[in-house]
Amino acid sequence: HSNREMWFQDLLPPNVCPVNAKAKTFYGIMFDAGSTGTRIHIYTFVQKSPEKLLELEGEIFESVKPGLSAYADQPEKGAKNVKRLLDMAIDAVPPHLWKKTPVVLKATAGLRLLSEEKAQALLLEVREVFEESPFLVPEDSVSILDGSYEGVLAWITVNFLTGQLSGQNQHTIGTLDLGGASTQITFLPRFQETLKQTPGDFLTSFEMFNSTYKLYTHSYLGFGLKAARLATLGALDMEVVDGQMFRSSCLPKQLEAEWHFGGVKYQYGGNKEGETGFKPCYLEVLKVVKGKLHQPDEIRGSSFYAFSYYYDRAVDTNLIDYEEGGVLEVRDFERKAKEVCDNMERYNSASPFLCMDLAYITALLKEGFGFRDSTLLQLTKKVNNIETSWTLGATFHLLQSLGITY
Ligand SMILES: O=c1[nH]cnc2c1ncn2[C@@H]1O[C@H](COP(=O)(O)OP(=O)(O)O)[C@@H](O)[C@H]1O
Ligand SMILES: [Ca+2]
Repeated sequence: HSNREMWFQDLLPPNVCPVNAKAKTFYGIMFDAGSTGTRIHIYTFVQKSPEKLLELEGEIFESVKPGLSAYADQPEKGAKNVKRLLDMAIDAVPPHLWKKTPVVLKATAGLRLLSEEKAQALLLEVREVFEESPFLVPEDSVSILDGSYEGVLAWITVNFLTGQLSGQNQHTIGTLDLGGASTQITFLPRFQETLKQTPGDFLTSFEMFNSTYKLYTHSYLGFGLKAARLATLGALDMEVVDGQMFRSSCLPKQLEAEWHFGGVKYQYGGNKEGETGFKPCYLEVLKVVKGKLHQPDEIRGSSFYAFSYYYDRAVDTNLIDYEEGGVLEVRDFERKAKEVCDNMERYNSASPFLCMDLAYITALLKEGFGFRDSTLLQLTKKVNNIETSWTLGATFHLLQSLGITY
């Protein structure tokens, strides 16, 4: 019987084929304008029959560096990068669906840190690129994503991909996103006590797939990995004078180099004469996080999904495999930080910031959020071959608001 169906499928064009008679394909294009890069996610959805929910079929993903915010003074050049990525969608989406395929760009912390004027100039140029494309450009299609939605949408992505948002027994899991300029923590509180302890602006209600979720979520601007480097060096929010040198015990002693971030040039180096290594370095990064973050009691014992720079640094130091990801305890980051910081010469070839990054991640998890040494972190880059990013949650929300799904 199944052979006969196959035989039919081969003979008939898909839309007349009896097996797929009612199946419809949809596309959604979501850009993530992050602080360190711009990425396009082209999602394909299939609706098997009118009464069924959309199913996610696949994703095409591409990225460029640096991020849009690096073009603060050349908005047209920044928008050209977006256009280059959008050209991929022209090839990926069949022409007869272009007009029905929405395209949206949401910018995160990089643009949040720019002046209103520079950010708006960039967004305007991108909007023009979209208007010139054959795709559906919804109202408000180019904007800065609100920090609290960034966490919520990533939480939706991960819990959707792991099957926790459908059916009865929902065991949702919290998410930790460490970007270049900001970091997010999001989870569904299980205890009334947590709701009582939590400041109101850390709670966001959200409706998706016919359920309402009241989530704990917060985005800490300036606490992303790269912003934290500047904070550790004492260079964040500084009017940098040319030739000014920022030094840290988290860097190799003899190092002197320069670094561009958010359109500003910084010169940095090691403590030539003074101390280096884990102990002094940890004290430096501790100053950046200590007492600055809200610590919900409930999370101490629960496990979390962690991605972005948590993932990248765990890969860089062989804590996990690049393809597979893996499960770590918070103490694994601390162990690695000690190993790298106390042997900086040996790790010099990787990145001069490896010690600082690992020390910061350790301090953020332990002293910032208040996790235990034994707290489990599930490190993932992809679930079922789909990137773990807030963009999928944002695309569901978009399709819902356009009435394409509910
Ligand atoms: O689609 C994705 N899948 C997985 N990781 C991603 C994706 N997009 C960005 N990242 C990760 O996010 C981190 C960079 O953060 P980003 O540039 O988004 O800064 P921001 O979130 O502070 O604006 C890197 O670790 C990068 O690998
Ligand atoms: Ca991000």
